[in-house]
Amino acid sequence: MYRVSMKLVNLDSVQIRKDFNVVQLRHLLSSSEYSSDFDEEVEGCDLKEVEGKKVSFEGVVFRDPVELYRELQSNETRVKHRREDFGTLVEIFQSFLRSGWVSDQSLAIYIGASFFPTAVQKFKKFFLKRCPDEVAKYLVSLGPSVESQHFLFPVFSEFCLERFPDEIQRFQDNVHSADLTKPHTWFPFARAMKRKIVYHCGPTNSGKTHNALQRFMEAKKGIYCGPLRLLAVEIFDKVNSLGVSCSLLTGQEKKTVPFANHVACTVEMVSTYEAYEVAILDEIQMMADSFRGYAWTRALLGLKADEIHLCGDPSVLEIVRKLCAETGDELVENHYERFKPLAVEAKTLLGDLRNVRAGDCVVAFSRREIYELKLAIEKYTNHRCCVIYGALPPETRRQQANLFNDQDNEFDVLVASDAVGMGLNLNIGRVVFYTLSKYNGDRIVPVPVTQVKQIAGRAGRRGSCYPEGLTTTLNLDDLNYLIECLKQPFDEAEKVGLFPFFEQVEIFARQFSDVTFCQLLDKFGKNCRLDGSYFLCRHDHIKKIAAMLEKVLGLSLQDRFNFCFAPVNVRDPKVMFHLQKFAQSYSQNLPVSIQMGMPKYSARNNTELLDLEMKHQILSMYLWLSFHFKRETFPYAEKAASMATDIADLLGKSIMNSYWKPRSKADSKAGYFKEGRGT
Ligand SMILES: Nc1ncnc2c1ncn2[C@@H]1O[C@H](COP(=O)(O)OP(=O)(O)OP(=O)(O)O)[C@@H](O)[C@H]1O
Ligand SMILES: [Mg+2]
Repeated sequence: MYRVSMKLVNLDSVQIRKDFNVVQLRHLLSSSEYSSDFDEEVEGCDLKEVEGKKVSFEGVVFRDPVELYRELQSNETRVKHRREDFGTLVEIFQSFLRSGWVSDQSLAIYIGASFFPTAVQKFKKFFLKRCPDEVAKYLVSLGPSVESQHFLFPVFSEFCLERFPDEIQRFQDNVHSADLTKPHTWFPFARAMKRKIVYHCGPTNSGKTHNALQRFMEAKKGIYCGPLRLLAVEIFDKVNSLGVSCSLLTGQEKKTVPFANHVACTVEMVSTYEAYEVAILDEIQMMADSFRGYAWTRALLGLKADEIHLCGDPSVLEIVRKLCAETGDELVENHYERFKPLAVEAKTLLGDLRNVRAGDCVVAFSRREIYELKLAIEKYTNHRCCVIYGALPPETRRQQANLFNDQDNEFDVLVASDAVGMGLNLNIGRVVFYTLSKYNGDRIVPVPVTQVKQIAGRAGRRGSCYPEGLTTTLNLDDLNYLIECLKQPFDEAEKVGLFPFFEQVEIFARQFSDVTFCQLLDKFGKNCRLDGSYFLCRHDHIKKIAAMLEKVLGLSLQDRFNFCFAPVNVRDPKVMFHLQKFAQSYSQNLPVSIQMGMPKYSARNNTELLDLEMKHQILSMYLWLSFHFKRETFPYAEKAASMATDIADLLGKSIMNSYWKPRSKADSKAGYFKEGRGT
């Protein structure tokens, strides 16, 4: 008699046997060493209650799965199930697909997580078509349960070993190295499709996203993937206002619109399991971003969509052509020109902020400079300023953007960082660079050419109050660099980013004992093999979190991996401290609580403003964790969301009322005024 138990496959014993092949795996599955504790478990489970009667399923319970599989295989006549049984059987397969135990066990027969859903899907089709009545009845009596999973798994294994020898072999080959070559083969679903890729290629403000959105809204089912929460929200609002129901999905929030078939999300949240008619990957040049590039690469290679619209500048066009040749997808290129050319105002502001006018966006690259500029402009001109910078919550940035866009108020100047640089549509007539150098975390460097182009491109958007765009600098010294940047063609990216799935890191980890997760990431970085078109994304911030979490014991490798992707500013010790506390509670299986006083008033000074920003980041991190971990461990998600909204509100009010001087710094760039009048 064939017996299979919970200990069907011991992962470690499989992984260390490097020379395993499919035949040996099959032997392992049927060997008695994995069945020792089964007898006790199945004792008496052959008697089940069906429609009020006790029915014996002895003939089914103890069937040899190999033999059962053979019978299914040879059964050519299609089986018809009773409607209610069929419903239960489908639920059983859904629970099988979702079961962590089944996917873990599948790993041991080298069915990787990316291929697992395909394998289950095919198995379900095969099984339901051919399964004998008594087996179906037995399964129905078990329902979607651990028992039905245990019953089905050995048959599933047999099916996989016979049907997918190539996939198993490929995965097996990858197991013993940090192999990131041929990433297009990681997505068999997408590879089974003939996708059409449309590259909307052109400079800023040329209608790329607009055109892609037309196809998106016509489609029966669509997904928009953007680089920022703010952009995802902009698309969510726009599409819904045009009468197409669209949900929103970001790392921190989920707004489900009833009956919506469309979703606007941030690119990291994209699902490669769901099928779409049209997908948009906005700002596709971000594929070459050293930190986040992997998310665009993964979406491009893995999205299950008939049509994928890429919007971006031409810098990754050549590499997209290459990738499409590898994946076999059809590529259509649509080239765009800017609606109205961007003109450089050679006069500059002559070093004098009193030359700022309505519709200007003054760009600086530090929070301190932004507030100093706001203060100076408001003090020496009649203009009021809105501000946008990265550390502000998206809600506040949006509120500031709306305040600036609205022509019926006194807030007619925007002071912003590079956070305005991507895709946003603002009523900007002229972009004025306060400076063209910035701190890159290490030293002061010139602002990269692509960023200068992106930011300058915010001026003169079609449909705005200023359809003719201008750009200039505060000081004459910076003008030449601005002109140089705008003249330069787009750099061609040679490589795009890649980062392993958890599963790849986990498999790599099995070769080592006694290494910390941080060391493991280091080893992975050093050993990983990549094809010429890819680079491994920078993960310094991930390693920083990993190093901090080493003090937290009891976290699984997967938990560590997931925690490391939490959106935190690793340079902020207070936020890091809270992340550690959250991880600590999580590791002890305790409900993770938010221990934070809620401010009642808007900020009266810079310290209070920083405190509000920090508190919002902590709440935002809590929300992100609640979406990425067991929800019940983060029971205060709703409270966190409402606290975050209140803080974003307070931040908005604080900014509007801020007349204080930000933290002064000795090296503050002096002189906003021609006569050298300080602020
Ligand atoms: N055909 C059109 N009819 C009306 N408005 C349009 C049209 N094309 C574009 N627009 C408007 O012009 C503005 C800029 O377009 P869009 O956002 O598509 O540019 P983009 O090329 O994606 O720019 P970026 O590179 O900055 O993202 C938007 O406000 C958009 O709604
Ligand atoms: Mg765009």
